[in-house]
Amino acid sequence: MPKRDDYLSWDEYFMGVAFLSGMRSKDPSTQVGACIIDKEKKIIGMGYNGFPLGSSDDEMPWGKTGDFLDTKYPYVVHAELNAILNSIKSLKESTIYVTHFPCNECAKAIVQSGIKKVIYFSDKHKNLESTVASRTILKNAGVEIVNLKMEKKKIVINFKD
Ligand SMILES: O=c1[nH]c(=O)n([C@H]2C[C@H](O)[C@@H](COP(=O)(O)O)O2)cc1CO
Ligand SMILES: [Zn+2]
Repeated sequence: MPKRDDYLSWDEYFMGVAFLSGMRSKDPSTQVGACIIDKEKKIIGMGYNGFPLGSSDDEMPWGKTGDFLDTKYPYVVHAELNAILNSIKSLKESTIYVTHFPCNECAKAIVQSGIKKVIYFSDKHKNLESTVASRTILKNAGVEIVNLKMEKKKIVINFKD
């Protein structure tokens, strides 16, 4: 019998894991997920955007507008940073899969931690100055940037069968 041919490619698998991680996010507007792998294609870090330890998802604000201190922005930990902080070993020469192109703050952490490749899915904030700065930071450090085009339109997990 021949092998299955509809199995997940490595890219679909790791980007799928990044998306699944993003599904843990409580952010009502944007759910970001990240998955870091080493050179042997082992997952060594995962994260999603959420408030820091001790900050309650129910008590802290998830809003985007109004007084800065009443929005999520000063408090939320970005998915990429969480994945880096959650990592179980050195990130030297590793690859990060991210559902959204990383911001400049995450780019700094990516570079300093030794990650050498960023594979992203969505670039919805590509015109923001922070995204332009992020690209500069990654390019200056020689980090490879890849926009993953998914051939599959969806990956289904069926708990019924
Ligand atoms: O690099 C990033 N990583 C990351 O996890 N985020 C998170 C922070 C916020 O919870 C959300 C962005 O919110 P919004 O799209 O509503 O402005 O995504 C945002 C960025 C910046 O694009
Ligand atoms: Zn960020």
